[in-house]
Amino acid sequence: MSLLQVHDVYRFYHVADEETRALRGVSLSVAPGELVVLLGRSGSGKSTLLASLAGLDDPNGGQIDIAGARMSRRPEAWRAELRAEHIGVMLQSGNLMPHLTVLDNALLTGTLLGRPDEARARDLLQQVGLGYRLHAYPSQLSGGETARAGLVAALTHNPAVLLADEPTAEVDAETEDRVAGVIEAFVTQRDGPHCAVLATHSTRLARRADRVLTLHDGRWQDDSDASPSA
Ligand SMILES: Nc1ncnc2c1ncn2[C@@H]1O[C@H](COP(=O)(O)OP(=O)(O)OP(=O)(O)O)[C@@H](O)[C@H]1O
Repeated sequence: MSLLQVHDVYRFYHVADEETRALRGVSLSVAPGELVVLLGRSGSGKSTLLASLAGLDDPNGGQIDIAGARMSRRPEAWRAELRAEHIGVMLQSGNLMPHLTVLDNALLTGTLLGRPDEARARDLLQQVGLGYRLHAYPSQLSGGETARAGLVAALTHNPAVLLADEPTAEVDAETEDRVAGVIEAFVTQRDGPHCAVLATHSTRLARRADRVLTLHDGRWQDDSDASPSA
């Protein structure tokens, strides 16, 4: 069974008379326990695909299902509910609330769902090397700290699916390995099905993946295999 199913997704952007074909018929199936890494040059469509998977954007064509429920072509409120229930999203543009501390950001989604888990938040922040920044505000963090705090904010409520855009941006190799370890531990947790899809430019992070898929101009590159490895 796939936790995440993408069938023939298209996303076009129009600015004045110019059309950008950001996704051109992308299909993907991710099984429980899988860590999938998306590679591709800047502008190849990685963030657009993650936004569609998260239901933050609705593709022009194709179909996306998350944990057996339809995400694409559904009203925004439905997509937001599905996202809160099943998905943790870490975005390049930042998914931290500026008026909340790192710890409170980590607790936010769980609190909204009625199940805040402070012990898990503190533990994850410790694991990614932010144990000493619990009470800092996002504006006080470096780029690498922001990415790691955003990752923990996406993971603390223990979603089924983690979607993360450059989770190891601006960190040293040792910290990157720690972050990769946290993500690996998440997908293999035995408390329920979990999977992760990460967009990155890091070949070091890609080496930790079960599957590496490369986007090129909104399509999988020829040697990419988008069927599940499990
Ligand atoms: N809101 C938008 N309006 C118009 N064009 C867009 C929009 N968002 C993305 N694009 C275009 O769609 C294409 C894919 O962009 P996307 O951000 O998905 O690439 P990416 O692979 O994530 O790049 P990067 O590695 O730099 O983050 C690019 O040509 C980009 O300019």
